[in-house]
Amino acid sequence: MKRIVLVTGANSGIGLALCERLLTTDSEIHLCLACRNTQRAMAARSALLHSHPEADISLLKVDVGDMNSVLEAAKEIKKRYSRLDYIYLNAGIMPNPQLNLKVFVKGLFSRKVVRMFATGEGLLTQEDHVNANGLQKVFATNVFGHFILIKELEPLLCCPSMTSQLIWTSSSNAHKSAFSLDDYQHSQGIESYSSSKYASDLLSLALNRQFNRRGLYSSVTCPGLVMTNLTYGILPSFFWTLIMPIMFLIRFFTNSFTLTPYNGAEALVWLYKQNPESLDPRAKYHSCTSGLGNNYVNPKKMDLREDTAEAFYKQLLELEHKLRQKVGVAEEAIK
Ligand SMILES: NC(=O)C1=CN([C@@H]2O[C@H](COP(=O)(O)OP(=O)(O)OC[C@H]3O[C@@H](n4cnc5c(N)ncnc54)[C@H](OP(=O)(O)O)[C@@H]3O)[C@@H](O)[C@H]2O)C=CC1
Ligand SMILES: CC(C)CCC[C@@H](C)[C@H]1CC[C@H]2C3=C(CC[C@]12C)[C@@]1(C)CCC(=O)C[C@@H]1CC3
Repeated sequence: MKRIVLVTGANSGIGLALCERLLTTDSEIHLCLACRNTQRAMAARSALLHSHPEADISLLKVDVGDMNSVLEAAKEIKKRYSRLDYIYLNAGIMPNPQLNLKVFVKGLFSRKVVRMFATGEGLLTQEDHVNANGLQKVFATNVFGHFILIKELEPLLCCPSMTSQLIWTSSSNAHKSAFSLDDYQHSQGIESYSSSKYASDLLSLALNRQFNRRGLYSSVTCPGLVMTNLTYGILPSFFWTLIMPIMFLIRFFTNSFTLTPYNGAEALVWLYKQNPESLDPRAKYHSCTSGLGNNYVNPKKMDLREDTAEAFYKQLLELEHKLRQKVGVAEEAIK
């Protein structure tokens, strides 16, 4: 039986490299590219078919930052499939990133220099906005849209006598210090990206508690620092190209400079091949590249509290309930 794999944010960067690698790993899959832009999705499909002419690839239009779009997409998925084997929750944004040069220069001469390069802790701030649903955009895209998608697709993910996997593209930039249960959308702070990634780690832990007994497993990955549209938003691509020799050098001190989307997808592909029951729900699976360019996966324990994860999950359910009422009222008004 063909495995059905859905990837959000599949049209570029790590998502696209993941699709390419999954098709090489397993020729017997149906790949569904879940993207917000149809043209970019079609271009990605063409590129994948160019290298894998026999591949079975479909497209699904979804803006994970928009609740209505997620609900529509989930309806469409339920029409197309009776089960889902994998969902890669990969789509993500980091809007208007600003690099704090002062912190960077200070960090260069501190004992924490390797950690700074590996996690970007304290180096980046973002400017977030409120979206049409009244949610903070980064939270809505990186966390809540994916949460709603999972909730909607529960019957396809929790099927008797089979297991399904949720695989999140989190980050080493997920810091506990950026997240607060009192402001889980991070409307007050300037590290919405870091907060959203920590939130996805908490959510993954809570999902395992909720759904493992029904055969659904969730894992988080960190792709390392990868050159993609997201990082080109931090510094322009020509600058990254210019400093590439320095980055190859840094690779000898930290294995997190994976740099290419192919390398960054290592942990995501590795998880595809694992028995989900053997995985540690508290581990983050890091894609690593050694100084000599060898790829491997390194699981690291996450700094998460079970009670915080449960409290956050409860808050997400409450928000879901509130928004569903709003959407319902809007639909009634249109009728
Ligand atoms: N690059 C890096 O160093 C790291 C990246 N990550 C994470 O990896 C993931 C992939 O990012 P990366 O490949 O780097 O960057 P890209 O910008 O190349 O990829 C992001 C993907 O997400 C899609 N996307 C963004 N917003 C939405 C939305 N609202 N609805 C649907 N799709 C959306 C983008 O679509 P579109 O093309 O239409 O914008 C794109 O396909 C992200 O979650 C990111 O946080 C984590 C750690 C490090
Ligand atoms: C000489 C150069 C290597 C200087 C680059 C400095 C910074 C721009 C980068 C150092 C660590 C990087 C990093 C990220 C962005 C760019 C850096 C801050 C991420 C935050 C990008 C998105 C992620 O999810 C994690 C990355 C961690 C490391």
